[in-house]
Amino acid sequence: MVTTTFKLNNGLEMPAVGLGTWQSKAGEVQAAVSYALQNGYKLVDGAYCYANEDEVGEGLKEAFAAGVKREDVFVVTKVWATYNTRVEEGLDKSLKSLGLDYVDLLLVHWPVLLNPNGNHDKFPTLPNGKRDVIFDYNHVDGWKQMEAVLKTGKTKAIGVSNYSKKYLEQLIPHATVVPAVNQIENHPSLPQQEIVDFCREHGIHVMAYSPLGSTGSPLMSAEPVIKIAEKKGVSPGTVLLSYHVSRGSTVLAKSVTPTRIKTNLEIVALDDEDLKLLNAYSDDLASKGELKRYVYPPFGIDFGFPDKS
Ligand SMILES: NC(=O)C1=CN([C@@H]2O[C@H](COP(=O)(O)OP(=O)(O)OC[C@H]3O[C@@H](n4cnc5c(N)ncnc54)[C@H](OP(=O)(O)O)[C@@H]3O)[C@@H](O)[C@H]2O)C=CC1
Ligand SMILES: O=C[C@H](O)[C@@H](O)[C@@H](O)[C@H](O)C(=O)O
Repeated sequence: MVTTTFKLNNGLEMPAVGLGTWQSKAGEVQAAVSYALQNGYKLVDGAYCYANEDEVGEGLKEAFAAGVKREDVFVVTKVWATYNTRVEEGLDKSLKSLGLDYVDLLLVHWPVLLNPNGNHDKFPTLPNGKRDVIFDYNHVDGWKQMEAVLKTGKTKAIGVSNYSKKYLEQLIPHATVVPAVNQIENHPSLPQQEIVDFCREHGIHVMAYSPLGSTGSPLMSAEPVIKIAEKKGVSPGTVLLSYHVSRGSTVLAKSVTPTRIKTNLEIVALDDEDLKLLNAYSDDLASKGELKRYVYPPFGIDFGFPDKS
């Protein structure tokens, strides 16, 4: 049987598959969240920065009204980079939008500080148009705020996102609470094995984002993915999502299309031969220097990812 939940380092159970909401438009995301939760999803991934949490909250409300129980849904949100020195304030804004009094997991969205007093709430810029980054910010200070917020009960767990091995190595010696999760871009074109292994060794659960290759799902047409899909009689998307569950990670897929939302919940067991094929594909891209990172916002900071240093 395919795993449906994973245990986090604080004992919480996290579902193996979740609905992503990045770039899900107002006018679409309420229905997507409500439909997903009424059709078997147990995890919704959002963020303050996505600027759609009011609607995600409406979707949650609709699902609860239809009989879905709050305690059966794992809600994730993230502190945006302008709030890394004001973590509780950032979380309070998300909770208000979501219509909740707690989330299940709060993540540091990116280990960077954007000017909290800049010219925009989310994306402050300098006169030259570049992001208004506070370069002398130490991300360990942000983590101390996360640890403080955990004590308020407004989140059941805390974790990070977009942390390289280097950043985790900087964080862990100073952490009283080891992050429960590291949410990273992950797929056969960017396996990030070094981070996945490091997280496993330290009891940090990996959540894989952009598993289909993000906007337009370009990885659906990757050759080994199609080959495995044909062999198993499943869709290429099922192969891409099952890859993570086989690796012991939770996977997030974004869709606002009901038929896709439903299909994306189908996870199959990949055997050694399937995984070998996908790993060989990753190794081949790595050897040619062709690993593909779809999400790398222009912060102008080296986050320590080997493919971007
Ligand atoms: N922590 C972070 O910094 C980040 C976190 N994330 C999280 O991970 C989630 C998933 O990643 P995301 O980048 O959105 O990309 P995904 O890899 O989930 O791909 C989403 C795209 O694939 C399409 N799609 C979804 N399912 C199918 C299907 N079965 N067949 C064909 N096309 C499909 C969607 O279209 P449509 O919606 O039109 O159906 C959309 O265009 C995000 O939504 C977010 O919650 C993502 C990026 C960064
Ligand atoms: O979660 C998704 C991504 O990280 C997204 O939040 C960022 O890419 C953001 O749009 C940015 O431009 O910095």
